[in-house]
Amino acid sequence: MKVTEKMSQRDTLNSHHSEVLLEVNRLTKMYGKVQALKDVSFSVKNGSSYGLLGPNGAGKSTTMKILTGVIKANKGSAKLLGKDVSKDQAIVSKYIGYVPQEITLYEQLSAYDNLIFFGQMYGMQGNALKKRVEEVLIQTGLADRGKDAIKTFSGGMKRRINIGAALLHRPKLLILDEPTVGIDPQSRNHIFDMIRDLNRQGTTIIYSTHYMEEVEVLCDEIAIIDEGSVKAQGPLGALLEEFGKKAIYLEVANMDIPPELSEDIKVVKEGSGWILETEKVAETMKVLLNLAAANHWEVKQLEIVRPSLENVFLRVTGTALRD
Ligand SMILES: Nc1ncnc2c1ncn2[C@@H]1O[C@H](COP(=O)(O)OP(=O)(O)OP(=O)(O)O)[C@@H](O)[C@H]1O
Repeated sequence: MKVTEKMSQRDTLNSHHSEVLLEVNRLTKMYGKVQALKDVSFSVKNGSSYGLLGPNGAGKSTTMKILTGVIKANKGSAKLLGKDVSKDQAIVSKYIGYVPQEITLYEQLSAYDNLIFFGQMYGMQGNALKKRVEEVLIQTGLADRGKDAIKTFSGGMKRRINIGAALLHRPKLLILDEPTVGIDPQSRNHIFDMIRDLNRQGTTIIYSTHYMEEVEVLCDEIAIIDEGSVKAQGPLGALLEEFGKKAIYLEVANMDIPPELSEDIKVVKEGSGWILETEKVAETMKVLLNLAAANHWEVKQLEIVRPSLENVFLRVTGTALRD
């Protein structure tokens, strides 16, 4: 099927979680005269996997830095378990693991020693820390490279250790800022598996990206961010339903002009067939089947085009999301 797109298989996953873990309310952030965020609000349920989708410069990193107390908002609040993150660094350190966009590791030290160092920053020590570092090395898939210096690692391997560092204290909420940018496919897959496993085991995830396919496979809810504000948010399935384009793809061998249909159906040429955009998909399908039988069409393809996140993005931001 050429024009179709896979729907999220994760819509139903974790749907039993309803308690709100993080409540973000009208965050506004100025960098001098640059307005990076305007009234950004969203809420993240305990146990969910929440995606922040937007192009470069949309404000994703700024949002994440405010959530983790790295910078302060000019207005608005972010509350974790009801506590304001800007006023309670203790709750942030205890419950949040943050993987910033920039990799921060000591190149000369081994992966193991880097993790020990980060664990000590979280107040961990002794055998408990050593044991935890070994567990995390296994989780990152790099246990056999633990003794090697970070400078001998690929970018993707460094990123995995960086994620590992944020996991040592078993955070309730893991925040990852575009963790797959510029990374080899093997590490990317490993990172996806790690995130899925953590989420299955109950860790809440906030994941930012400018790749639609990443939120489609990883996230059950998303916020689309553009130019510092949230343009749409909700469960992936609900957004596809609300903003996705509904259409039928028709290709007929012995016909070079589209059939005459009701005026509210928009017809667009696509490959050797047509896309028929309509809200009334089932009804139009019936009409087409009748026309096909009555007029002896040699139908090569007749199928419902499922709404894609790309349509949704285009519809809510007015622009396509390009890399
Ligand atoms: N320290 C800063 N000083 C001035 N402007 C900044 C600073 N940090 C970010 N900005 C601006 O704020 C806006 C939002 O940036 P932000 O980094 O949050 O976006 P992003 O969605 O994370 O994109 P990227 O993927 O490029 O990091 C952009 O216009 C950016 O240029």
